[in-house]
Amino acid sequence: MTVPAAAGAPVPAADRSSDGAGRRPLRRALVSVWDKSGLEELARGLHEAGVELVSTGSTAARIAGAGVPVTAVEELTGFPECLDGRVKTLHPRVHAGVLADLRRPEHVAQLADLGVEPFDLVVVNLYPFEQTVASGADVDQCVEQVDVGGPTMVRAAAKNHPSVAVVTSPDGYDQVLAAAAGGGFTLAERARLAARAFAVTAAYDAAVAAWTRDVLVPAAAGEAPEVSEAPEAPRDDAGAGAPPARVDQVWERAEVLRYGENPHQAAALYRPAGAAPTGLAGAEQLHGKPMSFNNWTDADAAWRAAHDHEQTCVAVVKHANPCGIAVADDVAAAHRAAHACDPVSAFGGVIAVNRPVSAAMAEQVAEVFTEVVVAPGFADGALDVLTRKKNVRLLRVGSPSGGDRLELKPVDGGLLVQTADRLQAPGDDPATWELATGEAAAEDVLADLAFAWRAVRAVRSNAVLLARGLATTGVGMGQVNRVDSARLAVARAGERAAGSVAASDAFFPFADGLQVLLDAGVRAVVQPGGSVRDEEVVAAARAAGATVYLTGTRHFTH
Ligand SMILES: NC(=O)c1ncn([C@@H]2O[C@H](COP(=O)(O)O)[C@@H](O)[C@H]2O)c1NC=O
Repeated sequence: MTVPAAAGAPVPAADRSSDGAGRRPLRRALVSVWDKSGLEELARGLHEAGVELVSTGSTAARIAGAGVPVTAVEELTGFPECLDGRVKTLHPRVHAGVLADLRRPEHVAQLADLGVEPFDLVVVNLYPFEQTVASGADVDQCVEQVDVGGPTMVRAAAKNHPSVAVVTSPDGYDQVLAAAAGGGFTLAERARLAARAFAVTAAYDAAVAAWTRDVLVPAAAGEAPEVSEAPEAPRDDAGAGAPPARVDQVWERAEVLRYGENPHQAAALYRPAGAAPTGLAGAEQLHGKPMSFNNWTDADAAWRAAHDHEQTCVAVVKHANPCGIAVADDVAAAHRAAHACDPVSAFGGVIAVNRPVSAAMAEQVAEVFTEVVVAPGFADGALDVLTRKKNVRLLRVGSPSGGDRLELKPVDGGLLVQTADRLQAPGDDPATWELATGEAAAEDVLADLAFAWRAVRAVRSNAVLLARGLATTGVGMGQVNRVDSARLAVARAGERAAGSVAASDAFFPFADGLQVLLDAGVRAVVQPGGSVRDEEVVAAARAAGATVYLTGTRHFTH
């Protein structure tokens, strides 16, 4: 199918001299693209600039179809494309032409001996692996879309950027045509193209690696495929559960946000590359303005808080802290109780529910200015009510992403990685709690303590939370000492403190914090214990006739 190249006799490698900026004229290009957009214009422009074109299968056919002279790669290699396209360009005549460093006389001499012409430009874009995975294609189809020859050419050209320019997307074609007409790319431009090209192949391989780990390995072992999301907790390296030697998850920008935490900060939402959207980040927005950065952080805190409870639960969150959490028989009752905890703070809050929003709950929500409602679903009547509110954002989330997630936290010059905190420690089961003092709690009080223990995990440390009737009554968060958190919780609860139970996310280092709760009439407390002054702390409760349970487990959240 070759259309004879009309650019005249190939220019010997040694004549491809560069100017002071390292500019090298473009004389010969290797073009092999999956995405054919802009291809004909590119080929025509390169040909008009005197660039000889060598190309693969359907890329060459498209170029020839546009009436532009092109040499089929088989003619160059003397070897047919074979194995369903698995081998097209994987040949020394191609790769010697891409990898010869034309600054080195010995490379130039070797090419001449071998009768190989160098390439000055490589234009390649890769098989659509991630799109194929996202389409739900079966494993064999996905494997077939793992491009091998493409990344090999891209990496070779990027490595050899002193001699070769590499372009991996149709977005770069205008730049290529301008360079072809203007004497070629400078060395600095080729280096920038190389950096972009290596980033493309790195992201491509990371997506393939994540899919192989999450889908191919279980499928090969006869298990159901998992849905990939965040980097999975390691199972190898320095022992079971140890952090991985490398964190290789590639995150793909899903949505550019208006701004970050503050208006002068740029921000975007990312999802794991090569995986179907899942969890909160994969939510479907049914109504309202685009989500902001702070909406996402609050929605995440609220969604996690609501899912810490098996019963029907509503969490109202502001600035990543709960202003109220409650469980009840139905969502409307849970919302009423959660809202009642701190109606002042709930203004402009984010609400998460672990069950579908009912029309009755929607009527209540509509009465309060609310930024976001996150739920697994919305009853028709609920949507009718809430969509009348122009500004409220409604997010429907399939289910929490689950899995053994790793949590990543940047620090200056590095990254902290930890396994996610889950309510699965032995101390999270009230049956394992140690009664340190006081009477064993009656069933309803124990239920409140169990609720408070689950709820306090949602509060930023130091966290002290009061609860009664399976609803929070006062939340003290984010203080740099536990006594102030206790004061805050009691102040927020007001008269409701008397008769409430309390949970503390970590032990009381002194009796003073607990004393604040006891003085306010708190009758039972659950806390991890483990302070060197535990005896002193427990003695204060004993003196007040209160009950204290120790969990042996801590749930800091920062
Ligand atoms: N195996 C090879 O030798 C090979 N060489 C080029 N490719 C890919 O084949 C595609 C272009 O093929 P075609 O021109 O036939 O449409 C490009 O996406 C390129 O990345 C290859 N395919 C996959 O591995």
